[in-house]
Parts: sequence; structure tokens; C-alpha cells
Amino acid sequence: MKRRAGEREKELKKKKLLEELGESRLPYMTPADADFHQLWKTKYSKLVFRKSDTVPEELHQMVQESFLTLRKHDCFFQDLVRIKGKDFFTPVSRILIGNPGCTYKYLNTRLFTVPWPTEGYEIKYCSPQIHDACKALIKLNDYLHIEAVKALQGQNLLESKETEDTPVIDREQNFATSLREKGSVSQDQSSFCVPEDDFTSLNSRTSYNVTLLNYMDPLQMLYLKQEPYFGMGNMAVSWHHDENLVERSTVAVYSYSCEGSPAEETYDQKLQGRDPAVWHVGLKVAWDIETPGLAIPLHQGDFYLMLDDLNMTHQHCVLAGFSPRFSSTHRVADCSRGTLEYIFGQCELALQNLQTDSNSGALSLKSLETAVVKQVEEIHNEVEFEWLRQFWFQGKRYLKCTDWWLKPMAKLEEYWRKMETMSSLVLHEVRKKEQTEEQRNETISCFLLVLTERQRLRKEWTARCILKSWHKYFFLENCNGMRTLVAPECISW
Ligand SMILES: O=C(O)CCC(=O)C(=O)O
Ligand SMILES: [Fe+2]
Repeated sequence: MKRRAGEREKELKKKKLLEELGESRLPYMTPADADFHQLWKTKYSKLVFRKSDTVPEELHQMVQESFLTLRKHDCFFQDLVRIKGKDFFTPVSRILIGNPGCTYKYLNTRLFTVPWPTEGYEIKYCSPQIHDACKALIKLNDYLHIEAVKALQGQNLLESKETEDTPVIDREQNFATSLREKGSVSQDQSSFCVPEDDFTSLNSRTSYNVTLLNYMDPLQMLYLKQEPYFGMGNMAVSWHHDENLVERSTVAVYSYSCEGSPAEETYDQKLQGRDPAVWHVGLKVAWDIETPGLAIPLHQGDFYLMLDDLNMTHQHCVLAGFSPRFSSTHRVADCSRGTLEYIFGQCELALQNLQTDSNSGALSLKSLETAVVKQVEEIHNEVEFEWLRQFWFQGKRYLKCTDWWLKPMAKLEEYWRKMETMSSLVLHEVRKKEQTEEQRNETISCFLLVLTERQRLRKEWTARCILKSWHKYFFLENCNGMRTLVAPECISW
């Protein structure tokens, strides 16, 4: 409730600002402005940008090929996300690639990783090309991890102090060795020094466990939202903070726009504002209308890093250019409640309250204590709404790349079925007269609370499913997985 009130307040503030702005717009800067670098240095210093020529050519080739492969295999999908109780399709199409069993939740949508090749895991890919694509992205991930470490060091953004008793040279070697052991650093990237006790902090904030890939072809979009505060033009992704990340972790973004000839040459630099043909990342300080915004052009193969708390203090958006564009956004997802290992653990915990009579085979509950019932029913909701419905709502999209999730999902469904039995057993048990009136009332009221929430969420998911099938009715999918609006009469039955 508190969160809802906070969100409402923010919404009102936003509405008021837009009303006050009317036709006018807040100022923002691009590299064409004299004070652009000064503004960047003073107000956006934790945004680090690297031009494509700093990245090894073979890595560019590998990664760009992997984008094209994934597009060719129709692996990108628009998500039906839920913002402030309403459902929207994202203009960009996405795919999540990362550690096996890891998920990333954004805007009430849990995405499941297409696993990248990982030692100790047997992963069957639908084709060797998809395997190669995932392999290229883990290579990019390793590269960006090292670049983030270097950038954090360069800005002295490490938390702890140096330890005095370890000679610098030892510490340097330890760090480089531990990175190399992880197979994530090439020789030319390893010549930097970090005190050993900073290693954990550094590593936990730069060890990306997922990359969320984005793709959009602006020509296929009938309508793109206009950037509302600064007049920066077409937006592919609206202003936001990235969510579900480990606190103060870095986000690294590799950008690949399929430009023909350099687009900026046709742009009249005397014109105000950013070049609409070129993709940009837009930045602004959150809840600040004094500091001008920033629009940074992104050309083929450039990358940028959002270091430390930049993602909390600032918001970013993606401004569309004219050509199709991919990006790979590497993140340290907070998966404390988002891994397969976690949810299996939860289910096993819940099922500890179920016992089978060795003679009759009859099922019963071990305990009817309110706290136990509550915990089991909450896990029941968690596995149903955070995992099973999330997964199946996205249809069979994951099968485009791998069948990796099918087995664990079947297992989760089996657990869920047992929990359905457990819910009916609670009702069965409270009908018996073995408990005192007071005990019974306590169990029932707590049970009812979780059950009411289950009912509400089931209704919400049913509505989402209807909306999704409606979308299928009005929109047709083209070969790139992008959907195009068609009049209902164009659909042949
Ligand atoms: O594509 C980009 O440059 C950034 C995309 C982004 O902000 C996101 O996916 O959260
Ligand atoms: Fe973002």
C-alpha cells in the first residue's frame, strides 16, 4: 500500500511537471554543444562511454553475427509488461541470455535465461548457430566485466580501504590470477592492480549473470512515443531506472545499429538537438529539472557503462535512430529469489509439511500451525505466479533456442500439484473438531488471506491471457518476430 501511495505521488509530480512545461521543453546537450563535456564531467561522471575502435575487431564480428543469428531464428519477442496495473507491449523485442537457471524480472515480467554455455551444465541448443551466438555473448560478457572493473578502479569507486599487510605486487597478482582462473580475462586486459579485499566488492558488482538483448527496427514501428521532457524525439525505451539489480552494480551496454553510410554526415549540425537518424542513449538526473539532460550518440559497436549508483540517481532512455538496432545489456541481476535453485528449495520446504501414510498411502498435513500453513500457502502462490504462469504466459518462446527449461518447469508443476492437494487438506482438517475454536479461526483467517490473493492473481492472469490472445487477433507476426498492426478484415480465417 505504501509503495502504491509513493507511486501515485510520483505520477502526480510527473503530471504537474508536464502541465507546467506545456509546449516548452527542458534543455539538453549533445556533443555539438560547447558545454557538453563539462556537463558530462560534472553531472554524469559515472556514465562511461567507449568508442567501437577500443573493442577487439574479432569480438565485434562474433557478437554482431550472434545478433543476426538470433534475429534469423526469430528469438526476439516483445513483452507484454504490466505498468501501474495496465498491460503494454514493449516496442523493443527482447531475449534474455545468461547463467543457467537464472531469471530477471522487470515490469512484472519474469524472463528466463537462455543459458549460455557453462561448465558443468549440459545444454542442448536448437542449432549449432544458436550455441555459437550464446558463446559469443558470454565472451562479450567477460570483456565488459573487465572493462567495468577497470572503469571502477579508474574512478576510485571501490568501497573498502587498502589492507596494509599485503604487498601491492602480491595483491595485484592474486587479483589477476583469480580473474584469469575464471577464464574471463585476456592477457592484455589483466595489467591492473586491486587490493585483495576489494575483490569481492568489485566482483559482486561487475559479475554479470545475465544480458538482456534488445532489438528494434524503427521502420516496422507504426508509432513511437515522443520523449516528453526535453523534446529528444522518438523513444524506443522510455525513461526508467533498471530494476531488479544488485545494489550499486554496473550495467554495461553494447550497441549495434545496422547503419549504412555514416548517418551523421547528412545531418545539419546547425540544427538544434540530436540527430534523429542516429540512436542515442538519453540521461537525466532523477527528479531534477535544473540540470540539463544528455543525449549521447551510439554508433555501430560503441558501448557504455553505468557505474555504481548512477542507475539510482539518474534515469536513462533509448532514443531511436532510423536503422534497426541491437543492444546487449549486461546486468548483475539480484536473483536472491530468482533462481531455479531458490524456488526448488522453497518447494521442498513447503512439501516437508506433507506426509504419506505408509499403509494406506493417504496424504495428510504434519502441522496445522498457522505459521506453517501460511508459509506453505505463500510458497504455493510464489511458484504459481512467479514461475509457472510467468513461464507459460510467454508461450513457447524459449523453445526457439533450447528445451532447457522444460524439465525443471515440469518438476515445479509437480510440486505445485502437491501444494494444491495441501490447500484442500487444510480445509479438510479445519472442518474436524480436533482444534479449539480459537485455533481454527486463526488458521482460517490466515489461510483465507493467502487464498484471496491467489484468487485475485488468477483473475489478473486470466485477463492478461485474454489480452494476449486479442493481440494475436489484431496483429500479425512477421518473419522477424515483430508484430504489425493489421485490420481485422485482413486476417484470413
Ligand atoms: O539499449 C540500450 O542502450 C539500453 C536499453 C535499456 O535501457 C534497457 O534495456 O533497460
Ligand atoms: Fe535500462
